[in-house]
Amino acid sequence: MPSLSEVISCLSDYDPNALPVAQAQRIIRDVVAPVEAVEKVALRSALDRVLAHDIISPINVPQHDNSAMDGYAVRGADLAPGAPATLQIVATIHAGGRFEGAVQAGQCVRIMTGAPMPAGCDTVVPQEFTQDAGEGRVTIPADAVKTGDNRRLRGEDLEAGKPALAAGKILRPADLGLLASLGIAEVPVRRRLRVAFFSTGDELRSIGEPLDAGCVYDSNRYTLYGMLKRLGCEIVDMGVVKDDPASLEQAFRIACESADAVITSGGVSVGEADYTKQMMAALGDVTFWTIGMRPGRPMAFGKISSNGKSACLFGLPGNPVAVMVTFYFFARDALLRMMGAQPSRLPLMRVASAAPVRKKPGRTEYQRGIVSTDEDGVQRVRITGAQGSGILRSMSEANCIVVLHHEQDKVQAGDMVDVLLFEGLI
Ligand SMILES: Nc1nc2c(c(=O)[nH]1)N[C@H]1C(S)=C(S)[C@@H](COP(=O)(O)OP(=O)(O)OC[C@H]3O[C@@H](n4cnc5c(N)ncnc54)[C@H](O)[C@@H]3O)O[C@H]1N2
Ligand code: MOO
Repeated sequence: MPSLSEVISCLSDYDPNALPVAQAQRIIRDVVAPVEAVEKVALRSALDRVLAHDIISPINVPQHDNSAMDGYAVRGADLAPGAPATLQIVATIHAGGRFEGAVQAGQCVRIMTGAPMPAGCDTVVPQEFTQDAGEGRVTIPADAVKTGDNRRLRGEDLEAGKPALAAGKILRPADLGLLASLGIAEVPVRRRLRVAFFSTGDELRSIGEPLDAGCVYDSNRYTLYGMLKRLGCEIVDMGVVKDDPASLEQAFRIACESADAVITSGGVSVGEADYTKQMMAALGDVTFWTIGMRPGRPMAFGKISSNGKSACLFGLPGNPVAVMVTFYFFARDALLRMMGAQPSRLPLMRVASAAPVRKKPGRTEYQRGIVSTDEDGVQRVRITGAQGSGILRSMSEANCIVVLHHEQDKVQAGDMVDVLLFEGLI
């Protein structure tokens, strides 16, 4: 992987003081690398983990052609177009059973859903289409089915020797079921990514401490905890670190030595008491950006090292909503890459805006919104009032973020906008 300075030196239009979101995302993407280590875990423990190797199907699923319906397995050739057919029932097969021998012309087999197709039959007639003809016979009305109907083919779900799941997939409930259908009990997954984080700022108090005048409780560590947990990271919560050089250096070193990535909040803007920036710069290849976005303008990104161990660093801005927005739009993708996950773009959906929204071209704006279905059945998004980057309440009320892109101008009522729905964001 190239160093940050190398990646940046290749860019002709790089300006750390007016960096477009897309350029910052690209730089980060080019610098991070996945953790190598792989471990085998029991199938249930693989939920939400990143698959380390391709899974090749060891068997066909289903193993045999089988019936998709309760009814009668027949020979399609016995059903003449436009005419009913009366067939002799020669056996009954349940799921898990089998029929020895082959079904002859004029014969059929009573069959249950999931039972293997008897040799000679290629079609299943659902029982509700049929009539009892007495003496062990059944009548199939004219044109009740077409040849091949209601039969599930061997290997139609998963074919032996073919890829079933690709490395890098984050395993979801359907994937656990799919692996179970292949009889796989242990799954190779990447080791969990370790992420250390701490908050900086002398005004911060931890829960349980008295809230002195002018102070605020540290909320960022809790939103970060939630976002990192949802991503499946192993977390190292290092608490609040005072804005003095010795405490910061010690915190950065411990974080770097114990984790793959370090996330801090606060101290990346231009304030006077900010030793955080100096310390980040002293420990590695770190760059400070003013990104063309709102909220989340100031941000630090790079790699720091301590005692021969290095870690990726995200210095997120202190404002509570800026922390969340920079996490979702920069750190999340990078952490997923480090976890070895297949790159996936955040799924943006187009929804009509219920009202006009002010927006200046030349920066990306992330506004908190609520998508709901109006009485006319149309889904619309409404901004959750004041959008100050310290107002966490409006983030809590929101069910989406409206993404107003770099070049986009103001929005009129009824215009379609991109939204990132929170539901399903891992
Ligand atoms: N002159 C300028 N001032 C500011 C600029 C600027 O460009 N020029 N940028 C503003 C923007 S945008 C942001 S965002 C903040 C980011 O500054 P810092 O990263 O240095 O953050 P702090 O100053 O430490 O804190 C900002 C704000 O957030 C509160 N905070 C910080 N950490 C926490 C926490 N863990 N839990 C709850 N609240 C936290 C802190 O008390 C401040 O109110 O700078 C602007 N200023
Ligand atoms: O990053 Mo600041 O929170 O844009 O306002």
